[in-house]
Amino acid sequence: MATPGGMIRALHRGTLAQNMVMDRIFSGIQPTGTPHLGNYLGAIQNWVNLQEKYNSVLYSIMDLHSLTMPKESAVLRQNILDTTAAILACGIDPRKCFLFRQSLMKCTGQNNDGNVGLLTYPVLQAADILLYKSTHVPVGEDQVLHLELAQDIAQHFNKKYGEFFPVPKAILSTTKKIKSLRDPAVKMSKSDPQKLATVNIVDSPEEIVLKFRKAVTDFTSEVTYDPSSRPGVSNLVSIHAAVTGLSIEEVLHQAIGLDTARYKMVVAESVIQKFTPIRNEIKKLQEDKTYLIKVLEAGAEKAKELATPIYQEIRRLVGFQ
Ligand SMILES: Nc1ncnc2c1ncn2[C@@H]1O[C@H](COP(=O)(O)OC(=O)[C@@H](N)Cc2c[nH]c3ccccc23)[C@@H](O)[C@H]1O
Repeated sequence: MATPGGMIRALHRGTLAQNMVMDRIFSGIQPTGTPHLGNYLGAIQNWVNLQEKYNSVLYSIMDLHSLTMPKESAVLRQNILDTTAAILACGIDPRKCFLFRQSLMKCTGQNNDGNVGLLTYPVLQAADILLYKSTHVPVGEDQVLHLELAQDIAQHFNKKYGEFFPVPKAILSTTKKIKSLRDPAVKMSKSDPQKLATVNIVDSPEEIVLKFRKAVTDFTSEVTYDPSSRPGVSNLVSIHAAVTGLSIEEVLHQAIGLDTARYKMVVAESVIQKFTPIRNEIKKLQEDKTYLIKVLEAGAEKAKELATPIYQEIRRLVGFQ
């Protein structure tokens, strides 16, 4: 039975508090400038909803992960601030979640230098998730395999050292994979060399119209939803439903009588409506660098407070201390 002294010691070590599994949301985004429509619909829109529903929510700007596609340091620095401005503008509220840079949490007070092992992509991602004992990870479909590694590592650790990590579960949005507008067989991606394939949150209304006008569909002019046989037009229907908050049936109903060419303009308009206030807010936030840096620093402090006792307990369980 726990004695009061033992209890206090346990609390001090964090054991009791950490063994109680509480729901904790964790997710992250690489700072590749401002996010695109896929990031927004696959992840960020969900993040905004989840910060309202959960008490412990952490979102991280994954600057270490972004080193897999190296950039000049000045570009990286700017991208970090732009990504921060963008996700704040999308509705992420630093009073409801911890928003911080990944690199501010790593190698601090831990006496270990960064190395290739640390940067090995999916392992680093698993470490990010587990370091906070996260229970839920809102991501797009392309991250599910990475998350499975985190689940395996958690289970392996628990088997060896006793139940410690919750096994983190993915939270997928209904639009878990937004496709390229130029090739609906592949996902929309920041690194797509085809400029018209990816809609960025800060694109002007003219650019958005152009990208949707050129979106690859097929030779049937009617608007229907069948992702396997009509991936191009179905991608437009998914986007339309997700940005308006309507169901697939409702947007299909609205599209009755429209051919795909006209429907593309309806979808473009709905995306413009969604992104215009966000774009304006991003511009405002980008002008206040000091604020952005302050938000990230405050978030890092709070994330560190959360992670430190967990990290110490991991070290103790493993036998490092
Ligand atoms: N076309 C698309 N359709 C739907 N969703 C999409 C699309 N493109 C991107 N996403 C989602 O956007 C989020 C951020 O993408 P990143 O590539 O920066 O995301 C990445 O590169 C991660 N490895 C960052 C990361 C590092 N550590 C983590 C720990 C937990 C969660 C995430 C992370 C992701 O949720 C991604 O699934």
